[in-house]
Amino acid sequence: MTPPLLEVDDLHVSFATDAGRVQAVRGVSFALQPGEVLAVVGESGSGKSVTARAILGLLARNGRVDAGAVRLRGRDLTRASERELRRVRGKDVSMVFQDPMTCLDPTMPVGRQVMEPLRHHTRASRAEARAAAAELLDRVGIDPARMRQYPHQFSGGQRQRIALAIALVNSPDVVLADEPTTALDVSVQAQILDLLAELRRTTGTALVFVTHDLGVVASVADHVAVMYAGRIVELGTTREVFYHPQHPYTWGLLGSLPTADTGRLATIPGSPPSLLDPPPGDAFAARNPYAVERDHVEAPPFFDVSPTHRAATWLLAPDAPAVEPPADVSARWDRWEAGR
Ligand SMILES: Nc1ncnc2c1ncn2[C@@H]1O[C@H](COP(=O)(O)OP(=O)(O)OP(=O)(O)O)[C@@H](O)[C@H]1O
Repeated sequence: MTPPLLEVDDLHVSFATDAGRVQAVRGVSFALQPGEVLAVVGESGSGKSVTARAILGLLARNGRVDAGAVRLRGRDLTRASERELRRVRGKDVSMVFQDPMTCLDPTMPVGRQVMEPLRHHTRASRAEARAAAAELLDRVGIDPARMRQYPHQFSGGQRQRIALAIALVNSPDVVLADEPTTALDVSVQAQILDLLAELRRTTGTALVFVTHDLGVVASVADHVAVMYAGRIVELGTTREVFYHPQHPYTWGLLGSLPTADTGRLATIPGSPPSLLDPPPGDAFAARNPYAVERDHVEAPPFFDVSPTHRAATWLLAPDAPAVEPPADVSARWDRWEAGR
């Protein structure tokens, strides 16, 4: 069997702080095939960004990968030297951040910024790079006639498009997009999401899309990984996670989507545990009205719901008590059953 394009295998990441070691990512695993879009969702602090950054070796200085592997076509990037990683970044795997200014240089015309990674990673001549940059800018909806302008002359949405052009210029196999639409207003968000969907269709680039907003996921992702307190608690196709969710945390997240009829936004009461000393069981247990006793003491393994769907909750154990999920989740399950 050919290995997946990208495979994150039991990744553990921690940060040294004055208060102790923050265990930000605690055994995350997922795999990505060419052209696939995986959305990683979860509340603030659940470890989404750290997972994405760890893939490219972009952790803050106080962070380290404690265990696990990140394999790109079978090659472990956690063992790669900084020099090797620099070759991978922006070529095989590139990253787009919430704030496009993280990757834009305010003092350089945008056209040159799109040309630069091409010149750095390939033998393209100046003229070739300029032509490629113009074409790409055009594709992301930026008038190539504006190539000589500077980032401040563009709106936030336009800057994010330029950042995307930079990320895509070397036709990477994987783009890691960390909340790329969060800072944008809703209509611009929709445009960027459409653009990502189109680029994925036309280029076959795989995408890891990090977001705390489940609402934007359905339109872009094939698969969804739900993270809580440094772990994936549920992973499935987008349909499975939206219509047949199994982990009470996913139920809570779905419950916090504004519903079409009420527009009301529920939030999950309580707050996540400290990652300095994470609880021994399911980290969500303390906030989980459906928790069984075992959830408080022993970390649940993944239980398979289907070949593409798994969730880590003792509610799925063969001897678990039958639980009636909240009404909105039951309604989702009914739609799932009806659609099968
Ligand atoms: N440099 C650092 N030093 C110490 N702790 C850190 C550092 N970077 C991240 N963390 C911690 O790691 C945990 C995971 O953070 P991460 O940024 O991945 O969360 P997130 O799910 O992406 O949240 P958000 O949606 O707010 O970006 C958090 O508890 C965070 O405080």
